[in-house]
Amino acid sequence: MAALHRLLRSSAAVAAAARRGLCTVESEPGARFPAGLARRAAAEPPPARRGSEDRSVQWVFLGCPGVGKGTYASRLSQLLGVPHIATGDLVREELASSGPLSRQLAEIVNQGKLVSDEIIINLLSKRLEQGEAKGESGFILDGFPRTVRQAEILDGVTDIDLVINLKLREDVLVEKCLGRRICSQCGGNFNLASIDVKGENGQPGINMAPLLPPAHCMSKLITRADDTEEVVKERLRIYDEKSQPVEEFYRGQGKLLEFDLPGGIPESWPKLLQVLNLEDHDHKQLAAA
Ligand SMILES: Nc1ncnc2c1ncn2[C@@H]1O[C@H](COP(=O)(O)OP(=O)(O)O)[C@@H](O)[C@H]1O
Repeated sequence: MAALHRLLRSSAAVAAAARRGLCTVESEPGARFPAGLARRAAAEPPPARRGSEDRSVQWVFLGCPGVGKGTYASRLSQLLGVPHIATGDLVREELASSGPLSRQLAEIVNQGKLVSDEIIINLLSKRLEQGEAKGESGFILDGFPRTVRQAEILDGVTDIDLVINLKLREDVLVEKCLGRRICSQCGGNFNLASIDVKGENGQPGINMAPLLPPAHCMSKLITRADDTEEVVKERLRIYDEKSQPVEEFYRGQGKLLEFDLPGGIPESWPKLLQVLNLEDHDHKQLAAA
C-alpha cells in the first residue's frame, strides 16, 4: 500500500495545482500535468515494490464503451475478494453530488469526452484512500487508465499484474450501449438489447441475450445521459484515439491479455475463467455458497 500512498501524495499535488489554476477539467490534446508533479514523478526513487505473490491482485480492465468491462470486473472482484473500482462510477457519483465540479463534469461527460487526467486521479486517489481505511487490498480497475499519461502515472506508483482487454465488434458495442439501463433504486445494471448478428467476412456471428431486470426494477429503469447514439459514437472515436495507445503500452510490458467475447455472459464468463486459470476458484466458491 506504500506505493498507493505515493499516488495519494501525487493527488494532493494535483489538487493543489488545480486550485492554483494549473489544471484543466477537460482532457485537452497536449494537456500536461503540473510541472511539479511531473518532476516529482521523475525525481523520486521508485517505491519499494512487494512481489505480487504476497498481496491481492492488481488488475486492469480495458475495452471500448459497452464491451462489458463493468460486468466482468465486478464478477471477478467478487470471486477474488478485491474491490472493483470503476472511474466512470466515481465520475457519476461526483456528478450526482452537485459538488463544485459537477456542472463542468456534466458538460464533458455528456459530450462523450474524457475528463482531465488530474481530476480522474484525484477521484481515484480519494477512493483508494477510503478503501485503504477500510482495510481493502488489491483492486480491479475499470475505466482507468484511459490515456497513456494515466498508465504512466499508475506505473510509477504500483505494479499492475495483468491487463485484460475485452473485445467486441463495433456495431454490437453501439447496440449494447443503447440498450443499457440502470435501476434508479437499487443501482443494478441491465441491458435490454437482444444481439443477433450473423457472421460475415470471416468474422464470427454473435448472439447475446438481453440482461433483463427483475419485475420490481422495471418501472425504475433509467438510461445514462451519455448513452445516446451520437455520444456513444464520439466515445468510441475517443477510445480509438486516446485509449488504444494504452493497449500498446501494456502489450509492450507483456501484461496484456486479449479476450474476444464469444457471446453473452453464459458463454463468455466460463471462457474468461478458463483463460485466467480461475475455474477451480469458481467451483470452490460455488461449493462454499
Ligand atoms: N480514466 C478516465 N479518464 C478520463 N475520463 C474518464 C475516465 N474514466 C471515466 N471517465 C469519464 O466518465 C465517463 C463515463 O465512463 P465509463 O462509465 O467508464 O464509460 P464507458 O461506458 O464509456 O466505458 C467517460 O466518458 C469519461 O467522461
